[in-house]
Amino acid sequence: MRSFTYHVETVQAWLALSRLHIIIHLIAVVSLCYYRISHLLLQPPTAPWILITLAEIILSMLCFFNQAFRWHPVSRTTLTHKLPREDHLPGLDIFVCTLDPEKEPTLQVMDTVVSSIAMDYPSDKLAVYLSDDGGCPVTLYAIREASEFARDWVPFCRKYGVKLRCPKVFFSPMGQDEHLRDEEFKAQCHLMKTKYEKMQKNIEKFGSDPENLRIVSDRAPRIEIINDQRGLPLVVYVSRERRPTLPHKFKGGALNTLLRVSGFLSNAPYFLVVDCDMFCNDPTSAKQAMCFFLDPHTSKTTAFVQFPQMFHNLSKKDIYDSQTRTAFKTMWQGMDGLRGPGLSGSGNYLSRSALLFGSPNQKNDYLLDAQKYFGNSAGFIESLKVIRGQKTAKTNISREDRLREALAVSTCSYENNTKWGREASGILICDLTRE
Ligand SMILES: O=c1ccn([C@@H]2O[C@H](COP(=O)(O)OP(=O)(O)O[C@H]3O[C@H](CO)[C@@H](O)[C@H](O)[C@H]3O)[C@@H](O)[C@H]2O)c(=O)[nH]1
Ligand SMILES: [Mn+2]
Repeated sequence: MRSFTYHVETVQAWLALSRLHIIIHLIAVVSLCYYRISHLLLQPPTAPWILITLAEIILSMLCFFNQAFRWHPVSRTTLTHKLPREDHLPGLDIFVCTLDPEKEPTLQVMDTVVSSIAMDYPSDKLAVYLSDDGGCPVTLYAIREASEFARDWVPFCRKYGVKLRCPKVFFSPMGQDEHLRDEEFKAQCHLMKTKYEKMQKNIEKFGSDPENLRIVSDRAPRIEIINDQRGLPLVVYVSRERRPTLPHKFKGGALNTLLRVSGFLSNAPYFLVVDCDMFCNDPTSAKQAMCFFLDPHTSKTTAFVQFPQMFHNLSKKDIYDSQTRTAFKTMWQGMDGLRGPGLSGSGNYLSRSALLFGSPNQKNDYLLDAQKYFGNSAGFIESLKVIRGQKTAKTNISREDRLREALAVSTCSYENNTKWGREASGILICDLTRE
């Protein structure tokens, strides 16, 4: 067990047994190889023999590489109570991406948005951005409704320390345990449920007109600040420019736009990416992530913190491990003990600086020739300098000016002739599996 300032790293208890298991496997695989090679020298191989040998080589390689996941698995416990006071915590932006209200029901997307707004993190340090890649009227209408509902939901969650902050889950049988409290709480719950149902009804009514569900695939960018009142996080709606003839790079392109737009409005040093159907299941996850980013021992080497994805409502007879427990429980703990887990695309907290500039040992070259890497928006480059600690943020820019500049970096052509995606912000550029 290794103790850091804000987290503890525990190596799997059965490590010796696990390694013995690896060694026994290895001996079996090596013996098999020996048998095949020695047999090859004794008599000429037949076709079936060659096929079986090939199959064995492939399986042995798979087995060999899989052992790495069992070599040094670690699990981590965070000590959120040791973190600095709330007013000393860094800013956090949450990016939610959605595209098609027919495939990604708007009500479900709003549950994700509300669970993000209700994150257990200081409101003035938190901003939630919804990227509407479909440019659908219903999504804009719904986020206004969701933000209105959050005005009541967030104080309710804070007052009663609600753990399941996705309203749909809270009011479902999964949230039953949370309801076992006094009469006052039950009355408040009832009130919240009425407000939640009203929000749902309004959105459903608006979405019942097919015109409002239509994806607008040829459109100018649109950015709207949905909430900037104190006491609640900043909530922003972003629909980047999309033209049928120009490449949009799917989710990667949407995230790149959010990364730039948020540079003008909140410019938090850390951001969380969530797919629209993946609500924030644990409101303390933001503070838990900060335990790694702020820890003096790990802060310089931590680029991202990945939370496991969890799935519910699967078939009881699921024989294909659709919950992906193998990946998130076994393999990722194994990778964590070696060089760190992979990035799964959702539920990951990233350091803006690590993503845009690489490791802290990397030189600041990118900023010397900033336009070549990050495009020609002077305001965005200023925001990067703030992230690198070279400047302090300007506070005298009007909201209109910020929005105007944010619109300019949301166009299809902004990344043209820059190194976005090739050298700068590489991992967010392409999500080729999507359509
Ligand atoms: O042009 C696009 C296409 C997709 N999306 C959004 O991207 C997310 C992921 O797309 P989805 O079609 O739901 O992909 P999945 O296979 O469900 O997602 C998994 O696989 C993707 C990589 O292939 C990752 O990006 C995701 O994070 C991961 O959860 C969703 O929120 C979409 O709304 C956009 O914003 N714009
Ligand atoms: Mn999905």
